[in-house]
Amino acid sequence: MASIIATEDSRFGLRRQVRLAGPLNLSSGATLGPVDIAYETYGQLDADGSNAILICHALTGDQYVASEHPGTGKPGWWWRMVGEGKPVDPARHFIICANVIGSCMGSSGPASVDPATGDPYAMRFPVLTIADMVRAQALLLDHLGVARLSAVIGGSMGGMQALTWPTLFPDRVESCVVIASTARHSAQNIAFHEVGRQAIMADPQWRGGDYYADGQVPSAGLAVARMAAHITYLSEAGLTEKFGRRLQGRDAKTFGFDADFQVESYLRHQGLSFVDRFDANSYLYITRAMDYYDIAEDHGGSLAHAFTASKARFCLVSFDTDWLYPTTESRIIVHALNASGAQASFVELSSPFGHDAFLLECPELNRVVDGFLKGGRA
Ligand SMILES: CC(=O)SCCNC(=O)CCNC(=O)[C@H](O)C(C)(C)COP(=O)(O)OP(=O)(O)OC[C@H]1O[C@@H](n2cnc3c(N)ncnc32)[C@H](O)[C@@H]1OP(=O)(O)O
Ligand SMILES: N[C@@H](CCO)C(=O)O
Repeated sequence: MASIIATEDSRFGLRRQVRLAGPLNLSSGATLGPVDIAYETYGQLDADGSNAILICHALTGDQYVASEHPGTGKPGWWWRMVGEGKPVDPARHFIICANVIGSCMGSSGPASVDPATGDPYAMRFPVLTIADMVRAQALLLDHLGVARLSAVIGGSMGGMQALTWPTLFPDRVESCVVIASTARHSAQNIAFHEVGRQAIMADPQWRGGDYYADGQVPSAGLAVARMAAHITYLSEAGLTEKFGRRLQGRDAKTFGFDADFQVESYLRHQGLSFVDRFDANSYLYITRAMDYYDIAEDHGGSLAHAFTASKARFCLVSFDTDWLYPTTESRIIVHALNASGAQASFVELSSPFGHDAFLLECPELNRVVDGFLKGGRA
């Protein structure tokens, strides 16, 4: 049973939030119910239901893939890829993008009210996995009457969800685009996330996660977490080109600890602006889900095994300057897909921008995605 919590027509598309009764069975053995999912759609579902495309967002992303973010006023995070005349086009596709569970943009997460207590879940929210996020998306598709996905597409953590889709729902996915992603979190990936989590939990305002009542949020810890993480989304060459050792608004070093360097000022800005749009507990939960992610582990240690039931076509894209999920991780996926007999294409693109290149201007990426989708008539 589902109830619509909010539906709002806007010039940016349809903003919606639905409450699904659940319960959703989670990887941990716990259950979640009701399950709120905030999502946006663009375009119309064909009469034969053959043109649905699910876009999956990354760690701090949201459902506003091609619509203005209501909090920041910024354009949708993938406006370069999704929109009229773009590879994913509402004139041809029925496009769905949902906020992942665990997040803080309207889907169930630690800031949501626990129906059992009437208070925010905070750290009583169940620990999630990427598979749980995908299962929640499948509930949403059921609600929307979408039986099959012409394509599921995502970058970074979005790519993890996209890759998980055909492993959990092999009959529901025709094609899968995985960009700047991986099939499992490495020790280094986990290590960076742990730094961020510890920064949040060391903030006296965190208070075991129970900070919602007075609004005194652990801003300092969350900002530091974002600063550390943001470095991993960039490349050394990109940082050097953008900032080098240039000073910020001064002619000489201060011999103090102000943001003397432009790169320091930039990182502080990234940290502070992040706090305005994200919840610290959600950051803990989503990074944990990413750390637990290991598709092979869930399939007897064999990544190829995970895809044996799937008939999907796959497109893998990596970036040469991405050291967070480097090309070697995509190659591992491609080898597994080949071993499972899946149809898989792979390209490493050149970009100075590191991991976040998929969010920036990259005509080659658009060409690759466009060609792949059209190749399958999506
Ligand atoms: C993938 C998903 O699913 S969605 C989630 C993705 N979205 C995000 O990650 C949002 C935050 N991330 C970013 O902004 C990423 O850097 C990107 C890749 C998305 C955007 O990159 P770019 O367009 O190159 O922006 P850039 O990294 O230069 O940052 C620009 C910001 O830094 C600020 N800035 C630049 N230089 C400095 C400086 N020296 N001192 C202080 N601030 C600075 C700019 O004023 C601008 O601020 P604003 O965002 O508040 O307007
Ligand atoms: N910069 C993006 C991608 C990180 O993987 C985000 O914050 O979600």
